[in-house]
Amino acid sequence: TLSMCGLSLSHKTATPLEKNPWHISIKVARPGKGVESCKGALVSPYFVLTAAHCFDINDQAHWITVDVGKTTSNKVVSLFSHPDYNIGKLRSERISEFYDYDVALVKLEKRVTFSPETRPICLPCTEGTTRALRRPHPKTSCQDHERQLLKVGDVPSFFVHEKKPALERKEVLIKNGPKKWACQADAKKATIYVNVTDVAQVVTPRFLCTGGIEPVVDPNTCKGDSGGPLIITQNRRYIQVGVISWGVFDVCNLKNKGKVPPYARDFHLNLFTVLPWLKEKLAEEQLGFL
Ligand SMILES: Cc1cc(Br)c(Nc2ncc[nH]2)c2c(Cl)c[nH]c12
Repeated sequence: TLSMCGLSLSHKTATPLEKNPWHISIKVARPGKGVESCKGALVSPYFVLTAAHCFDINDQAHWITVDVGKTTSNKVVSLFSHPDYNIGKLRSERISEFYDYDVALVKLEKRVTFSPETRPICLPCTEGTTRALRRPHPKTSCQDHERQLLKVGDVPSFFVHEKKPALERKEVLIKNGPKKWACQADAKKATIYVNVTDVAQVVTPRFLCTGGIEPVVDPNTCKGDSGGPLIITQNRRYIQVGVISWGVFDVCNLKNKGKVPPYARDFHLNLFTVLPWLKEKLAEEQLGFL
């Protein structure tokens, strides 16, 4: 039987990891170049879902450590970045960083044993999510998942910010209705995108957009949040719909010292746009892709 996904303990004395048991911390220690920190989500006993931009073409597997649950430095055996990810693709148009298809799967050397502080999150278009949504199987389709999870309008979601030893949930609204255009337009306020003429060049159909101050002030991401999951809660079950990819304003950069502008937006890779790749890479993980 497929183990249940997207479960967590929510009682007062539960630990941060028991509350967010899918939370993964990833470190890439490049000799002579320091350590890059990213986050990820456990999606099966062997795989962690994260952002492709956390890694570099020259990264060796043994430079990467993955903290799962209380055990640290799970060995990485392989790294699958999405084949269409190419950060330098728009170099010729003087756009130095391009985040389209910014998603990757990290395969662990040893399968992870689930426990109260180590559990997988639900992925769209899997049987686990059909169950979490309390919908009938096999009547429920992938399109039903998308219609129910990413409704047109402002969709409540959250990401998790690691502030050792705490894991803070940051509630944000996915602008998936009339506010979507204004959300995307603010991408041009990112320092590296100032000479972008058409925002569609960098905000491709792969992205969900959060942040800004309408209808409420959304918290924003830090660079270190890259790769973490954007999560929708349904019936106290947790379903990942996005991967934190890039943002306009790094709220953790001390140079910005806390004054967050209204145009601070964050962009997340929409998992519904990469399902064939997910299904192929996770084919042996018995997640029951629809
Ligand atoms: C999560 C995240 C990733 C990256 Br990469 C950032 N940097 C950036 N985005 C566009 C160009 N460079 C940011 C910022 Cl800024 C805030 N959150 C980020």
